Amino acid sequence: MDLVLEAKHINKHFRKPKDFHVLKDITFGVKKGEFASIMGKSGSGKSTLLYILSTMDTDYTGELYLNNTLVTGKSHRELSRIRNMNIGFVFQFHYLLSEFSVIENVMLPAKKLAEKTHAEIERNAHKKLEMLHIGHLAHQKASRISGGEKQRVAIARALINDPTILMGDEPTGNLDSHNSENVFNIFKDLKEEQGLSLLVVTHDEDFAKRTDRIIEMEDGMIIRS
Ligand SMILES: Nc1ncnc2c1ncn2[C@@H]1O[C@H](COP(=O)(O)OP(=O)(O)OP(=O)(O)O)[C@@H](O)[C@H]1O
Repeated sequence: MDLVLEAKHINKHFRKPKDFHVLKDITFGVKKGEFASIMGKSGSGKSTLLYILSTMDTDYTGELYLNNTLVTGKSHRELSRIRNMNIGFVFQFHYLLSEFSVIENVMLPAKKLAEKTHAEIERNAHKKLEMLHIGHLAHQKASRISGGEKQRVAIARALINDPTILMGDEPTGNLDSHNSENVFNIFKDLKEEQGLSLLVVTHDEDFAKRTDRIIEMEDGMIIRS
């Protein structure tokens, strides 16, 4: 099976204020080209899990593989590079730099990776913006565009390094139904047209029902997948 992400027996404890076993033996994988969602009640551990899967949190036991490579135990520096090359991340809040233009925001993760020239990165950023139908906004200041447009810019930024998996933590949580539908359709197109894998935490049942698979969490465990 061609897995882009595989979690094996992930356990995590928060030690303060008292010991709390927040993730309990999480084992699952995401296949290439799969669009999966994670659902579960508030406090069930969804965001905590996503931060581990995206390599941002390293304080856990178990094993995490990205594209069949074990990433658990690697240094922060190595992880930063692996993350930048393989994972795109979209949050509930867009976290754009408001004083920068749209295209400058999209280019940032590629500048950080420093593998391509400025001109190549700029060309790629334009391509991503066109793909998301916001090419005309490239030179607008990020503070001057609508909420739905900001989230599309955040998606373009998440795609700039051509990741193998796109992760989202409530990416439609701040959007009205029209813009949520737009984001869902963008994700679906990315899966169908580019074979991208997606893993999205959501509280929106309508959104989740239309993904390939719902991974349901309860009390730190996967109870259905
Ligand atoms: N730094 C921390 N220290 C101690 N407990 C924490 C910490 N961060 C989160 N928790 C607890 O861990 C549990 C899981 O939190 P998490 O944010 O992963 O849940 P969630 O399913 O994403 O919730 P929501 O849907 O509300 O975002 C919650 O009970 C939360 O209070």
